[in-house]
Parts: sequence; C-alpha cells; structure tokens
Amino acid sequence: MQAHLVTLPGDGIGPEVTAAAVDVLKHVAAHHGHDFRFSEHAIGGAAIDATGEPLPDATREACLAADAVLLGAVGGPKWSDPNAKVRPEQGLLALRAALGVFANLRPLKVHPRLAERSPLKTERLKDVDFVVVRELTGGAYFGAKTRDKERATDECAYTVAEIERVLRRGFELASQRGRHLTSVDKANVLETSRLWRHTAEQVARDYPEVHLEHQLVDSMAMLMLTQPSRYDVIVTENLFGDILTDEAAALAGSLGLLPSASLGDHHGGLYEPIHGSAPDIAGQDAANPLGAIASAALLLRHALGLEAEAAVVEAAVEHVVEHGPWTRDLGGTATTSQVRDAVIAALDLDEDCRPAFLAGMRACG
Ligand SMILES: NC(=O)C1=CN([C@@H]2O[C@H](COP(=O)(O)OP(=O)(O)OC[C@H]3O[C@@H](n4cnc5c(N)ncnc54)[C@H](O)[C@@H]3O)[C@@H](O)[C@H]2O)C=CC1
Ligand SMILES: CC(C)CC(=O)C(=O)O
Ligand SMILES: [Mg+2]
Repeated sequence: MQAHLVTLPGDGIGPEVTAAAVDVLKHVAAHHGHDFRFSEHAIGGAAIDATGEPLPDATREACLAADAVLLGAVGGPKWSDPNAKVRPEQGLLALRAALGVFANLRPLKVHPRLAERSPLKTERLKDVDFVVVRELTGGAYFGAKTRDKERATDECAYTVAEIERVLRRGFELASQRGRHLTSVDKANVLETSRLWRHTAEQVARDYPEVHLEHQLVDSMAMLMLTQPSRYDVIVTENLFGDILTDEAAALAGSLGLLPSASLGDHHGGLYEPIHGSAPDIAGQDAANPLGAIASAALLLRHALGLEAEAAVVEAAVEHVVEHGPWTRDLGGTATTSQVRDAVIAALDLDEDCRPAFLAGMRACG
C-alpha cells in the first residue's frame, strides 16, 4: 500500500517520541511491502519560532492532503507568557478544527505487569479495558474568549449536531465492544450538559443493544479510579475528556503510555499520544515513546485499514511493557532510543513469543 503521512514533531519531547514512532512505521513498511512517504512540517512553538504562526498554511495544507497525520506534542515555557499573542496550543486546536476530527478515541488497558506495581489496589486493574471518546472540536476550547484586567470568559457552546455525531461514534464503538456506554456530563449545573444528556437519550434509541448510563463528571473522576473495570466506552465533552484521560493514565502506569486517534468524517485522522511536550524531561532521551508508537498503530488501523500490521505493533509494545526495557516514568533506566529499538526488535518476534495479553483485548475503535 502507498500512503502519504505527515509528521508534526512539535515541541519538547514531541520530536523524540515522533521519531521513534516513525522508525517503527518505516520498519513495518519495509517488512510488509508498503510504500509510506513521510513529510515533516512545523507546528506549535517550533512553527512560531520559524514563521510567527502556530499553524503555518503550508502545514495545514500538507495535513489536509495527507492520508494521516502523526503529531508529537506542542507547547512549553518558552511560549507560555499569559500575554503572548500567539500560543503553540492554538496551532493544534486549529489543526483539529481544519481536519474536522471531532472524535478523539483514547483507549486504555492496564498491563498486568504494571498493575502489580500500582498503588491502586482497590480493584483488579488487569480487567480494566475502556475507551474514552472525547469530543474534540467544540466546547470551551473553541468558544469565544475575552479577557481584560478584571474579567475573563471562555464560552462553552455545543450544538445538537456536534453532540450527536460524537455520541454516535461512542454508541457504535460500544455496540462492537462491551455494549455499555457511559455518557459523562455536568447536567446538574451546565446547560450544555443538559443538552448533551437529552441528546444521548435520543441517540440511544437507535442503539437498543447498548446500555446507556449517565454519570456526572465530578463523581466520574472518583469512580474511574475506584471501579475502573466497570467501564467500556465513555463519551464526554472536550474539557472533561481532556482531564479524565490524564487521570486515567494513572491506572495504566504512566501518561507516556496512552495513544489517541482523532477521527472525523472526511480525513484519515490525526494520531498523537495523549501527553504534552513534557518540558521537564525534554532533550534527555528519557521520554517514554510507547504512547506515540501505539498511536502509530492506531494510524495503521484507522487511516490505512492495516489491521494485521496495527496488531503486530501493539503486540510489540506489549512485549516491551512485559519484558522491558522501561523508561524512567515506569521505574526503569532505559532511554527513548533503547525502548524504540526494543519495540522494533519485538516486531520481528514470532507470535508465539509475544504475551497472550492482547489476545483477549476487545476492539479499541
Ligand atoms: N497534545 C498536546 O500537544 C498537548 C500539549 N500540552 C502542552 O505540554 C506542555 C506541558 O504540559 P504538562 O502539563 O507538563 O503536561 P505533560 O503531559 O507534558 O507532562 C506531565 C508530566 O508527565 C510526564 N510525561 C509526559 N509525557 C511523558 C512521556 N512520554 N514519558 C515520560 N514522562 C512523560 C512529564 O515529564 C510531566 O512530568 C504545556 O505547554 C501544555 O500546553 C499538554 C497536553 C497535550
Ligand atoms: C490543546 C491541547 C494542549 C489540549 C490537551 O491537553 C489535549 O488535547 O490533551
Ligand atoms: Mg491533555
């Protein structure tokens, strides 16, 4: 298969983890007879430094024309002055809007080796296997903003159409998985959440096989840690999904492990680890690349339809989680490059040599 993939390394550890994921994709392409063409473009702080814009036109156009986009992360202290006119994060938000990727899938499974080490002993973490579907192009991140010396506002607005399309993604996923959908809102306080809840009830009529439950976001923040194996598909708005998934990363063992796929109706999608640019460890070859590599696996599956290749990459990631080497965030001493090399070595192992962990994994989108 031929594919044109745009890479957006971004800032901080973004270039380090993206390079590792690209090396894995090149290895997959070479071994499976695919012709992947990569082109790298600037976004975020790096793009501000180079052009003054966080999403230069050339980057937007290249992403729109690509079969899929692989992103590292944007942002950092250099560009975080509260009075700055342009910010790296604006570039990422504008890209998500331009690509129309309204559904951000963030799958989470807890590897037994990491469950053993977890301080969260309240439940059998090894049974945890859920996907958060986060609305990605609406809500407070995209509403009108104002600020003067005394007052600031961020409008949070949702239309029924925006809510419905992301809920449908959630219901469809739930009907392929455990047939349980948790819609998270703050309907006791927010009008947007009341509209969200009403819309969920309407959409649920088309998916009678899926059990719908509603959960308020504040109690959900607690339940996700105390009863995580109850959940199958969780659908929520942009801000709540951003916060809940970083919290969920504590279940998995590190923020550096979690991948994401941002999908819409008209583009192959945007693939990125859920973490940020981690300025505290940038430039040290210390970042965990597994979330970025697992995002590349989601790209193979969702953008290119290469299910077997995606499964091989996911199995290689699981092999490395099982046997090491581990980066510092998991309690190890390995570098980013050593973990990348271990994943590439595991790609070539016989299936029999890989852990059985993935065999029982439910579809993740
Ligand atoms: N998608 C994106 O581009 C995102 C960008 N950001 C930006 O990143 C910058 C830093 O934000 P933070 O709040 O510090 O969040 P962060 O996710 O960058 O880091 C939080 C903590 O997790 C650690 N961490 C994150 N990824 C890791 C990895 N792959 N391996 C090992 N450790 C890892 C970091 O070292 C840090 O201690 C900010 O400018 C923020 O706006 C934050 C989240 C998402
Ligand atoms: C615009 C991003 C920095 C928001 C974020 O934290 C994320 O998408 O995970
Ligand atoms: Mg986030």
